[in-house]
Amino acid sequence: MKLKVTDVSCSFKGETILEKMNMEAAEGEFVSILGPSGCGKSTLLNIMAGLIKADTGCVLIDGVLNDRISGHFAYMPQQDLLFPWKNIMDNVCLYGRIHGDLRNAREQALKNFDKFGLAGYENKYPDELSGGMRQRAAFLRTALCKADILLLDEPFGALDVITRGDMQDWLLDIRKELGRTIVLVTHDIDEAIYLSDRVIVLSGKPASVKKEIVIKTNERNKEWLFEQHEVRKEIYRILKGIEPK
Ligand SMILES: Nc1ncnc2c1ncn2[C@@H]1O[C@H](COP(=O)(O)OP(=O)(O)OP(=O)(O)O)[C@@H](O)[C@H]1O
Repeated sequence: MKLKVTDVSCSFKGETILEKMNMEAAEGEFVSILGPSGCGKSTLLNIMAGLIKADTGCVLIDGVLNDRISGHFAYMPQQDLLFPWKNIMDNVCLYGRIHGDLRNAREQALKNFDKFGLAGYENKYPDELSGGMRQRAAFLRTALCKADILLLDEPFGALDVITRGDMQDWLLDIRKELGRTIVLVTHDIDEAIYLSDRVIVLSGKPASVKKEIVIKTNERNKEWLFEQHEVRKEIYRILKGIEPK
């Protein structure tokens, strides 16, 4: 589904965090958002997901106003939000249970537990897992949700570099299969280049869009990524506020 954020502003306790933010993601598009720490990226995702209200502006899905929590989004916030009283299988299958499709959710979960390094932990509780394992469980839970738009807030932040790469590849694969719209917040320039059709770079607080960079390729693989020196440099310069020579 097509997502559009129009002139969204938001302030907390008199401090402006987002100022007339405009961005969109076309149906099936993968958009990454990069920006300085604290500039308002999570706030923007919270507004998209309908968890907090913008002061002005609006969020549209296929042209229809979305100003509350809706089934259009599967949202993975920075904190993993696993239920401590549910085991990992039940946590991962949460949306399947909500949508009355538990059997299919369990099948999908079991199919992926090995790849996610969670095999054998189905009956464990979140406090028995490492931070990285909890993050993978939360990511799997979000990805298995059938919503049209995935909102991912630093989903791989707690993972080592190899596991992170594996999760990125898995995300690219399911994206191909399901053709869903994805908005990813990340601090990792390479992750943004590797996964995205378009990278949006935000300014510092109050955040607004500084630049959008379209990433065009038919060969998204790690070898290709290593060669992306110019794009990497361009994004880094924008983030640092270095003017092109
Ligand atoms: N509920 C809230 N009440 C008051 N201030 C808030 C609230 N939520 C966020 N803020 C403030 O808004 C600003 C933006 O926070 P936000 O978490 O959106 O930034 P971010 O870009 O996602 O940060 P990071 O990259 O460090 O995760 C910060 O200064 C934060 O302290």
